[in-house]
Amino acid sequence: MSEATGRVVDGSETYKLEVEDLEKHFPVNSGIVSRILRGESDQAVRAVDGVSLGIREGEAFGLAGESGCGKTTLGKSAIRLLEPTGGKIYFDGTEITNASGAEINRFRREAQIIHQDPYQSLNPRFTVYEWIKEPLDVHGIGTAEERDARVYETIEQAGLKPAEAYAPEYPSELSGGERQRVGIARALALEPSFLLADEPASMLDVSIRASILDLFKRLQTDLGLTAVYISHDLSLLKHMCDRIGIMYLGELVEVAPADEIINDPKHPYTQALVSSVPRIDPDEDRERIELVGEVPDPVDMPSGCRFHPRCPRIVQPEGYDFDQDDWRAVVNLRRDVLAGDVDPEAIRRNRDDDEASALAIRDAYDVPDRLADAAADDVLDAALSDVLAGDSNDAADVLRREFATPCESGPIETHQVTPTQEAACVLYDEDEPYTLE
Ligand SMILES: Nc1ncnc2c1ncn2[C@@H]1O[C@H](COP(=O)(O)OP(=O)(O)OP(=O)(O)O)[C@@H](O)[C@H]1O
Repeated sequence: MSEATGRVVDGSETYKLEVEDLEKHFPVNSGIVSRILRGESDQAVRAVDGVSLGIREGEAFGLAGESGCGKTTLGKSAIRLLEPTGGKIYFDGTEITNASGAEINRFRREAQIIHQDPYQSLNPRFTVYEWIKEPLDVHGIGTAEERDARVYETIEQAGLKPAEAYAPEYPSELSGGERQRVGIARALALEPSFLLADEPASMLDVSIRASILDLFKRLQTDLGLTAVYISHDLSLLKHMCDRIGIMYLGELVEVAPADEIINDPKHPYTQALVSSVPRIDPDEDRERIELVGEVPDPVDMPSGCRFHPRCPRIVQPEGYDFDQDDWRAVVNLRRDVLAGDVDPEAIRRNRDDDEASALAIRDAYDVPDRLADAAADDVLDAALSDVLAGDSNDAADVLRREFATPCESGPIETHQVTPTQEAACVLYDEDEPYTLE
């Protein structure tokens, strides 16, 4: 599957962290009981499904997308907190996909994670001092005095001053913001060069969120850290990040500088996400794009572009010219006919004749009584007659053939839409006559 890669065009750059075709699939029937009940299955949750991406040295990179799109799994697999099921990982230019022993230990010191929940992520039985010192002990860093000094230094780096006052405290004695700073101090103790911050502020009170985010910014500048921030909050990522990658169902669909993602998103999925971000200027004329339906099951992925079942800009079949909203409505109806989900008996009940029933089907899907494109309307009319005559297979055949869209057949290529912006969407196929308006 082709992906938005985030690679720079000239190809001369080396990356701090790079993943190539990274995959993390979780088996579905892992329990013995479900294996016995449902039989062996090679089905998998394709949480990360062939992602290629390079994070530049010193960069702040944001990962966004709806819940369940694979952001956390991508982040954790990239730093091998989860073992990938496919692909390659490079750190500072060295492949670490299968690294073990001293090599993986070195990498684990370099790449640290900061968890979302400051209430769950600290051990309540450890004092701040013990909690921050633990990784230094585990990795056998320096002498006892050096470890001691390092603990106090990181407590202060994380903005907890004076360090001596915080060191003997237990988590229960700290506020949410202070706990998050302790988590940050623990991650900094090993002097990492890379941080993965998974929703680092989402559990915090709004009043202290900004100070934690400022701390991350300051640490990145002062310590030269490279960081990946995972968040649902595009405004937060715009504030924090140089570039943003948008994930949908295990794939990266767009990668671009943060400003461009927010001000001029290219992928229809990004456009929908961005349209729901509240604007500073409420008078600004921007249409809110409603995303219909849920994120599909990552076990049973849609063919072609995974976003096509929800995409408001799904490409129209060649030779027809629809109003785009009507086309989207026709696609929804087509989907249900193909799935055998349109029941003619239920529709016929309480209706005088087939004509009234056909209109009722159109109405249920927001398809107008007559499509402006007469040829398309004839196709739909014939298909609905087939449905009502009980010939669902014939209806499915005609709709499948006549209303085929390039969005439903893959692979979907990634296009360099501007010198800095990449999107995996057929709208940007140069060879195809699809309109962008
Ligand atoms: N250990 C696991 N076993 C099976 N499925 C998993 C596991 N971890 C994650 N998943 C599935 O993988 C998909 C991606 O999950 P992930 O948590 O990476 O998404 P996310 O974008 O980070 O979501 P959120 O924003 O809610 O944290 C989801 O369908 C999730 O249910």
